[in-house]
Amino acid sequence: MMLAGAQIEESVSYTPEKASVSIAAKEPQKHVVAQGLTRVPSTDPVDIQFTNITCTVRLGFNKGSKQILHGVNGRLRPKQLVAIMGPSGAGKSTLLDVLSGYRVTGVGGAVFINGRGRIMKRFKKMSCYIQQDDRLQGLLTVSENMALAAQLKLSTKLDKYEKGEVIEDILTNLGLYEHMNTRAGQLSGGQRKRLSIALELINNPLIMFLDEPTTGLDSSSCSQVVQLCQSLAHQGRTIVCTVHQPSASLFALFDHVYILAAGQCLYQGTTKNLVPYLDQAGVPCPMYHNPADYIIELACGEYGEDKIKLLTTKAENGRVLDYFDETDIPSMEALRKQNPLSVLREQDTGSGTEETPQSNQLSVLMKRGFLKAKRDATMTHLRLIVNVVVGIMLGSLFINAGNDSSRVLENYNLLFAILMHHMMSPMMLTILTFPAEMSILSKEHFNRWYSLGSYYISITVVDLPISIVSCAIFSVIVYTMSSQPLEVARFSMFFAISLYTVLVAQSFGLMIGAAFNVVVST
Ligand SMILES: Nc1ncnc2c1ncn2[C@@H]1O[C@H](COP(=O)(O)OP(=O)(O)OP(=O)(O)O)[C@@H](O)[C@H]1O
Repeated sequence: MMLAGAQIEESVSYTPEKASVSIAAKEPQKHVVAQGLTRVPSTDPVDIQFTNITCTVRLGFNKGSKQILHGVNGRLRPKQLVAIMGPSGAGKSTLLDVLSGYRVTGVGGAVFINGRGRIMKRFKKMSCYIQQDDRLQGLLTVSENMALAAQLKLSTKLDKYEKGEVIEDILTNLGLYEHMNTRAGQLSGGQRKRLSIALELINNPLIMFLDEPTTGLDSSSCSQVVQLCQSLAHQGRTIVCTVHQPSASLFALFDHVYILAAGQCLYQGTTKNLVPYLDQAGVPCPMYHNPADYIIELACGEYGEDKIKLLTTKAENGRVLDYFDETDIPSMEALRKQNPLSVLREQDTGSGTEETPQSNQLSVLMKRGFLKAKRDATMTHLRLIVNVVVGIMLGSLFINAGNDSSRVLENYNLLFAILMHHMMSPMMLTILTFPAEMSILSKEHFNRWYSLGSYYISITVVDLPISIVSCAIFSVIVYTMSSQPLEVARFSMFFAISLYTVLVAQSFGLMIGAAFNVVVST
């Protein structure tokens, strides 16, 4: 099998004009370059407006519900890096989930894209969501991750050189070029975050949502990531991220801030206008105090709950746009005129939600599955060992039972034990391993990399050879040790039923693993 990473390497070093990039990459990298990708967004920037957003979650059977967002409003202007800030539990991630379309149940209110009501299929084509935890394929190198993502996210009409150029451009700009051959699981926190962004940049989204991109990073990595987001935003993208409590220097890198407290908006506007806003509201920021710290203290209620009420009323829960830099913010009508429906018709072309056809998704996912299985053979070895050991145990317990007519009941017991083994061992392994994959699956599927059908078929196919081999070994051991009649037809039937049982058990395992997020401690 041709490795995806090898393809990239080949394409990266192919044309002579790439030499300059390779030289630059060999120089020691001080900080993320992020001067701007060569590929700027091809369509006009996007304006997002949201009105009266509510979000209610059910707390469980007979426990009622809880409202997280209380009718918040806001405007996210294009070419801006917007930070959603607020104390822990204020509803930042929930608001981001709602705006990105990740959360739809229990959500009220409306989201408008360029003055028109959001149509989810169209919106998902222009946006991406990068969750707080970096959901990466740790066993694959940076270039393999990028190559596989490019094969899934870029049109199949592009050849490997064109895809390689896209990847090279992104990796160079994000300061990951020299780590191309490092496995994602071995990257530092900042590099992993940049790789998460790099993967989503492949199809050049106009809108990017990032949940806490700075959490867990040191101050230098934090500013690298935020500077990167800033330069991407200034190229014509709308970038929204949640942040906890940025330092004064980090805070200054954001163009706009949206402050939340207990699901309500305290302020939205430019970072520079925050201090004048607080002055006007009668809660001036003390001298030499980081305004970001001060507003979070206010939002936490450290200066009294009345201050939260005061600021929410002054910001009209996000309706006030007076603290934006632009004097002339276009109305919804003006935005609709700027973006006529005829332009949207062009954007809407393309049938499926995913970028590439199902056959391509399937082949790329299978390639990835086999590569992962080859890199980490623990599960494969474990399954083989379990089948050999249990086979010998059952064979010894029921030795020669097939030959002796007085031991008919024992044969029933043996069959029952075999069925239990074929049900329980693959099911338990799947239940324990699938939840770790599930988070990656939900991210990639949400960001339109592939359909759930392609994913399911690919994992079943990747798993099939090992299921067949382990089932065959087990069947041979048990069948011969228990002295069952040595007839091809009988053995084939026994083996086929065993294999079907294993496949059904695996499907049950996937279902249970997806429904109950079983966490395995390491
Ligand atoms: N599915 C849910 N069921 C019950 N409560 C929930 C659910 N989702 C969120 N919440 C609650 O809603 C509130 C807001 O959660 P959210 O994750 O949006 O906060 P946050 O501002 O992002 O916090 P943090 O900065 O700590 O991540 C929290 O009190 C949280 O416990």
